[in-house]
Amino acid sequence: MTDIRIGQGFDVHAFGAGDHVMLGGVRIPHDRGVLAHSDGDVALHALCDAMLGALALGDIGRHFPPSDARWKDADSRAFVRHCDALLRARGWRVGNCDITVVCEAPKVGPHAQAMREAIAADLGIDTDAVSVKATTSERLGFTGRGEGIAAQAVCLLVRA
Ligand SMILES: Nc1ccn([C@@H]2O[C@H](COP(=O)(O)O)[C@@H](O)[C@H]2O)c(=O)n1
Ligand SMILES: C[C@@]1(CO)OP(=O)(O)OP(=O)(O)OC[C@H]1O
Repeated sequence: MTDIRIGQGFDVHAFGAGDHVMLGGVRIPHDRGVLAHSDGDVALHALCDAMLGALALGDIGRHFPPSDARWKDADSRAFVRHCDALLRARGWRVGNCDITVVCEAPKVGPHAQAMREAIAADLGIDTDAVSVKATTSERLGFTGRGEGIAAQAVCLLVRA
């Protein structure tokens, strides 16, 4: 029997009008918001896709269609908890995960610990098993021009 599974996820949202961005379940004040159907939390969306991908359960848009009014302005932490429930119902849980946020601003570092704690709480795992990192793209590409935020995530599933 397989004892581990791996998944990866990636997400992008464009900046738009607003005064904050949601990242890893944390509200970060910023001079822009993001354009999205939900709260636009790229870090959590990438994590959800990694979790779903680990069990080949499709992607976030399949489980929470952008055409569904229920997900308008939704708190993406609910998506994480739902994905976690799907994994646990199949006998799995996240062993550890690692998320990288790519943007020139806002600075993620000061909020990384709060993000780790929120994600760990939603997954029911130790904070030590949740990594949140950030990088700029050295002013290159759409993130470098400040047009949007990207995030990628990997997770390892273990038997619950
Ligand atoms: N949005 C960001 C981007 C970067 N950081 C932190 O700065 C470090 C240096 O970034 P480089 O892109 O110049 O390598 C990076 O390692 C992060 O610690 C950040 O907090 N938020
Ligand atoms: C999260 C969902 C919810 O409808 O919409 P968005 O907030 O636009 O985010 P995206 O990363 O495009 O994922 C698709 C949807 O599942």
